[in-house]
Amino acid sequence: MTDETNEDPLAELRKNIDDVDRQLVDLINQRARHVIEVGKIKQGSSIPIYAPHREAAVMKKVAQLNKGGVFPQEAIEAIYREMMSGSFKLEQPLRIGYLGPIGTFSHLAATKKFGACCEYEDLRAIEGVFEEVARGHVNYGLVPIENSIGGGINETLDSFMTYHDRLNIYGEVRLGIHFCLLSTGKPEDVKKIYSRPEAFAQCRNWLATQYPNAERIPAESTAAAARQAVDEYLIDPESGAAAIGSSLAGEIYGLHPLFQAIEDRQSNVTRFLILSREETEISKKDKTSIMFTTDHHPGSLVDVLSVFKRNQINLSHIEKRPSREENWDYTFFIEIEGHRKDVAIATVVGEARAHCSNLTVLGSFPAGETVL
Ligand SMILES: C=C(O[C@@H]1C=C(C(=O)O)C=C[C@H]1O)C(=O)O
Repeated sequence: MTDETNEDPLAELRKNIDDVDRQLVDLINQRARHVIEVGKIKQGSSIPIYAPHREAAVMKKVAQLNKGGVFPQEAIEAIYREMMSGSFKLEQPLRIGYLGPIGTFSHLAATKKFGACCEYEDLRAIEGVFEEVARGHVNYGLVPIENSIGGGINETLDSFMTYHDRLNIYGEVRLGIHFCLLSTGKPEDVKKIYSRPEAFAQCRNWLATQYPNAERIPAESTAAAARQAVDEYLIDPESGAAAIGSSLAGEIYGLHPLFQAIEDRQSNVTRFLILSREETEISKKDKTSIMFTTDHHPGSLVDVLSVFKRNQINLSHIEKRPSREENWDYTFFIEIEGHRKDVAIATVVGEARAHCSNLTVLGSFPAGETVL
């Protein structure tokens, strides 16, 4: 064969792809050189390295540019998330704290959001994430705030009562919780399955039809379950041990996903908050999170909420927790649409404060609707 490309259409197409890749890498580096200059301006200033308002604008712009293109929108988003991760490394490497151990869904959310170029620190407990962000040992921290099936995460809400004056809510991410059956063996060899009780509950129908006789053994976390299954396999390859956990846990502990997305309800989503000592700038679509306790008189909660209603400010979320100061005294957590630096929002928050014994703005951040 003398001229391979003329006679082989596959080779011709691959040559075209190689040409485009050369240009793409060159363009990515052109972008990176601008990012380095941005980093120089930020050095020695108080401008944060991670700028959620700018990131939201970039993401929106590229999604718009890709409309009418053939490339999947979610793949463009994923590429740009990694692009941002590379930008952080060029400006200043970032440390991200999360609720471990490695391989949990919190770890997965952190790595999907902040990408391959950040350092990640397992802080073992939700309050540990708050503490290390407050001390400045990590740049940002990620904590779960609510699950679409299980509801609010009390430990996170309670931690705000302790840490509200030392940090801010800086962003939010949503992660689709998809369970895999992880093992080192074959599907027909599975005899026992390790996982969190919640994971067993959320995969009940699937397990009942696929593995009605497999023993179900509770573990501390889905990551611990994966580790246990591997340990047993190393001691006894015939043990038939498997685990239900994230695909990341499988990668980390060396198990392969025998089955993916085995949950009964596919729309299982956990929302995480990003914590920081910095404050965000206004973006096109923000949310503001507020914590308050009301005065002790009938209708006091309604008085606070009606301030937002009167001013036509949408309330997207409400939770309550015992105030920890007096029995039957509650602290409320709400999210409203808008940014605290917007004068109209600041005025309305001031009006609401007049009806409260205590009101703290926990932070404003771009509303993140994407499910990672
Ligand atoms: C380059 C910047 O820094 C970061 C990287 C961004 C990017 O790569 O586009 C966008 C926002 C920031 O999180 C910036 O602030 O503009």
